[in-house]
Amino acid sequence: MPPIARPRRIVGVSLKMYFDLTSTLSYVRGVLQLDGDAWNANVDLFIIPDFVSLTESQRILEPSSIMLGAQDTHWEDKGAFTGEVSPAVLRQAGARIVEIGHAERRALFGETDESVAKKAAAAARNGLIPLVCIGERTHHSIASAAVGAAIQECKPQVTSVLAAVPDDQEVILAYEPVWAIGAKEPADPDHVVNVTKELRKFAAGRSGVTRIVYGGSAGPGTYAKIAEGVDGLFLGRFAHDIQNLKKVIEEVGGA
Ligand SMILES: O=C[C@H](O)COP(=O)(O)O
Repeated sequence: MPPIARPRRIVGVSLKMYFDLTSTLSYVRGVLQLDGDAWNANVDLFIIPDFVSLTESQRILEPSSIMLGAQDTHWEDKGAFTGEVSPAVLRQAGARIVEIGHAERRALFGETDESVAKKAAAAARNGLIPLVCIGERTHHSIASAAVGAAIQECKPQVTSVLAAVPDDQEVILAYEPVWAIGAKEPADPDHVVNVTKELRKFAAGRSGVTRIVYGGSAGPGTYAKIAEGVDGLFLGRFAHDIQNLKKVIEEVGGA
């Protein structure tokens, strides 16, 4: 049997709530300077600023192929949902991707597999690519047990989303072991490869592109160690230095 073709690689950054407005827009302008043919050929790139920065970021990124994302969405398109943001408005503001179910939202804001699935469906309905964050909460010290435990915890996170979106919907799954987020180093590469290889099986047979990226203290040097399992990286703090982001793009594009 011929090997299954892997999707195009992708690198993304979420700015979470780290920057103020001026720093965010200056970062977006800095990333725009990285846009170029050398890596465009192999890698998609996206940036996810806070909601308030979306429209101005879109204006900055318009001439480029860099995709804009939002950090969350509501599951309804409109209505009496004070404080929420509509997926339809996100699309109008220029977002192409919407991040859903990040570990911080699950832990601090009561996000559940059910709400994540509803949000993924809303994203799909509005022409947005759901970027769904999944990952186990506990770091098992025994490596052999850790993979099985991670799969067990991630399975409902993935299957509920895939059941909620059309089969041909493009989806990005961000495997982010919760214990590796905000840490000094990413998770053990063998663990990431073993878990992501299993996660890919849940999406086998879908007609829509399903990309799997790794997030959790990722930076320069991470991708080569886990390329066997993932299609790219989802970066946080270690992309705040734009030169680090450049290195990662080059690594992912060249691997
Ligand atoms: O959204 C990004 C991930 O949570 C990773 O963040 P981090 O690289 O700062 O740990």
